[in-house]
Amino acid sequence: MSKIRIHEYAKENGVSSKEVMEFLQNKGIEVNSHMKSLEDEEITVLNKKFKKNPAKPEAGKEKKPGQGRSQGQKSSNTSGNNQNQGQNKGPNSKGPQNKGQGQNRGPQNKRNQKNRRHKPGQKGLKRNQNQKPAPKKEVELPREFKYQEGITVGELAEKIGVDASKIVKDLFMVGVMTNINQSLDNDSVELIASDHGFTAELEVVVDNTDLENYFELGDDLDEERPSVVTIMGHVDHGKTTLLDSIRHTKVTAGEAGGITQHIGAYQIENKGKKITFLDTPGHAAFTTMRSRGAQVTDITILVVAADDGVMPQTIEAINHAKAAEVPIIVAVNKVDKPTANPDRVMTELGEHGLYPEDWGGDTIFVQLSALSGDGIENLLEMITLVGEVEELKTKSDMPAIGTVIEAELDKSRGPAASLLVQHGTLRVGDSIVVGNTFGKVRAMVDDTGSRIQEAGPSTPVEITGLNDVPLAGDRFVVFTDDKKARSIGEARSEQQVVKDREQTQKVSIDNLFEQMKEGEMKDLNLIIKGDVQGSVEALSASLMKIDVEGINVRIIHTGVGAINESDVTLASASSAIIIGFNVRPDVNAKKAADREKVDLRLHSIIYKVIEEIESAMKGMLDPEYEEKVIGNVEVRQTFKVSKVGTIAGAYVTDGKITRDSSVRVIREGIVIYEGELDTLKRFKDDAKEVAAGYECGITIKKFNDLKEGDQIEPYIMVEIER
Ligand SMILES: Nc1nc2c(ncn2[C@@H]2O[C@H](COP(=O)(O)OP(=O)(O)OP(=O)(O)O)[C@@H](O)[C@H]2O)c(=O)[nH]1
Repeated sequence: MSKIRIHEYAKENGVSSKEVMEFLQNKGIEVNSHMKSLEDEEITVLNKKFKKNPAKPEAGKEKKPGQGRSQGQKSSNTSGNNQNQGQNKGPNSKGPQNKGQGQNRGPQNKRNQKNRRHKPGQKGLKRNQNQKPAPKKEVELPREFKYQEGITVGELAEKIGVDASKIVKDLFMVGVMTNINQSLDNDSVELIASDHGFTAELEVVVDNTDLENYFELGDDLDEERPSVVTIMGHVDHGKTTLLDSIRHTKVTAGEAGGITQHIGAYQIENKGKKITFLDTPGHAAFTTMRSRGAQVTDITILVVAADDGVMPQTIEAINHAKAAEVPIIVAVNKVDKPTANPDRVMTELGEHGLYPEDWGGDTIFVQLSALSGDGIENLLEMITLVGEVEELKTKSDMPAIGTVIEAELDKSRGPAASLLVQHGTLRVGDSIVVGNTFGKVRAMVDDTGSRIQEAGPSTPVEITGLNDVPLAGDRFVVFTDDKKARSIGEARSEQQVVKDREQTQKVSIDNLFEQMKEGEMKDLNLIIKGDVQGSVEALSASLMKIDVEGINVRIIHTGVGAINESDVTLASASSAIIIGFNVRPDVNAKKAADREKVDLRLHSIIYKVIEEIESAMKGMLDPEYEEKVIGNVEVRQTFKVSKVGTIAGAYVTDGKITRDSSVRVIREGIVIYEGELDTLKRFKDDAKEVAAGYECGITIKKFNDLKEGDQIEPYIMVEIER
């Protein structure tokens, strides 16, 4: 314990922990975390590189802070150190430093997904033209053209000045049947074009009404930005106290006495570094945003009361953070209490894959008292550290983009939206599209209630000036052109109307196979709630064993107790199915599941669950039935018998009638009643079935109006093969 840790070393020597880690990794030293204690030899190695005022400066030069940085970064691209990091961890340990592999987060990851405009052949053709000018023609058509995905034969014909019927014929000759209105695949388009001496260039149309497109930023994010932090944990473990306490200890002198404004988030400054906290504690804010596709949280603080330990919502929070691949810092709270037992918290969290560094893991644990403030400094320092490792980058010199934290209709000011500016700078007067609303930023206040003119990356602000109230989790984008903002805003609100009409399709057992077939899913996400821990575990274990090729069962959350709203939000955000084992959803969960179209499956027998999931995965859904008429019966006489009702003396003219048939009563060609058979008799005895050519006595459940001449049509439901 007395040894120096990486982050301490880094701090002492004025470099970042990341640089130190990378340097060690390049030297072949395994490093899991910036919490790692350094061995003497490692310190010697490091000192050669980083020690302030070294005895023997490297390459005879005095080292400037900037030099270390650029070297460290350069090496990170070539050394493959990410692999090193990844190997040391299980899937549960989402420590900050094993990021960078496969995480779909932050604009940097999205680059390269689009922009595939370059087409081969384009240059070649130009060169040909230079070398050998095309022979003179009456009308010179451009030899290159652009087309959009889904171009039809007719449209292509027009572009290359050829008869559509010629293209249809040519395609027919190679065995492709088309007509003039048929869309062509890109290969065919390019082939036909080149046959006629053209080069076709696919034009990728970016939907400018899709705000997500504006979040695909290029490589030029080169400024650091503050971390955005969400605090989660079990009820009463101290989330609110911690948020208040951080806020109050860090109010800068200028703000002291100011009225703090609740705008859903606030920003503090700790040792020159800013940190933004989303101040709606719990997972509500976190998951509503995520279920709307927006992820704004960079770091999760998991608050666990040391006198209470890991509780159901603690586990929920862990699962929420893991599902979103957000690093967790554990705040072991209430250590001031005599009954506090921080070690127990650590042991319990270990069962959920969070181990402190001293125990071989990579999760940062900070012991604190939100009430007294002890340990909060340390927590803030850890946040800065993780933020540093996460390399949170931005660019302030661009029109702002970001996400709605919360929004409401204010009686006097109209729609008011709290926004988190994620990149760029938001200014009063900006034309903005927010979700399906739009407007001009009329007034802007920060979290201290002060009016401000502009706000940079990771800053929470509240704005007015929108035409309507957006939703939490909506994206916003500023446009330099007023008209564009308005037209995009209007288009989006129209699209929303259409979307509302269509049912959003979430995963349900019934469409599971279809979705899997279409390759939309590789993981089947499940949430399991049960009456006792034992059954939840047994069920999880059995479900994990289901082996269907190409599909992976992923249990993203389990818990004991009724299915609650938070389960449903998580399911919705992660396209998961919820399985309730001997438990039911509570009222809110039920409502939420209806609203979000989340599939809830309630069971009380384990093998039934397994069967259902397995057969759904294999596409063997519950059998479908179809009706089969099995005969025809004619009513020849009726008898009214008190207490029994109307008995029909009938004759089976065709097929048969069985005791378990359903029946339709048909009078003059019209179905007048549909129901169940009550009794079927041959003479005085109950009969199982009566065949054609025989007489029988019949009564029908809840129907006493049989008349002579009525036809009774017996039918059964039979399973149909898929
Ligand atoms: N002794 C002690 N009490 C604390 C500490 N932190 C919070 N508490 C107390 O624990 C209780 C619950 O704290 P909250 O901050 O309301 O807990 P929460 O997690 O926000 O609770 P919910 O909002 O209900 O989910 C309050 O009575 C706090 O005063 C602490 O560090 N030490």
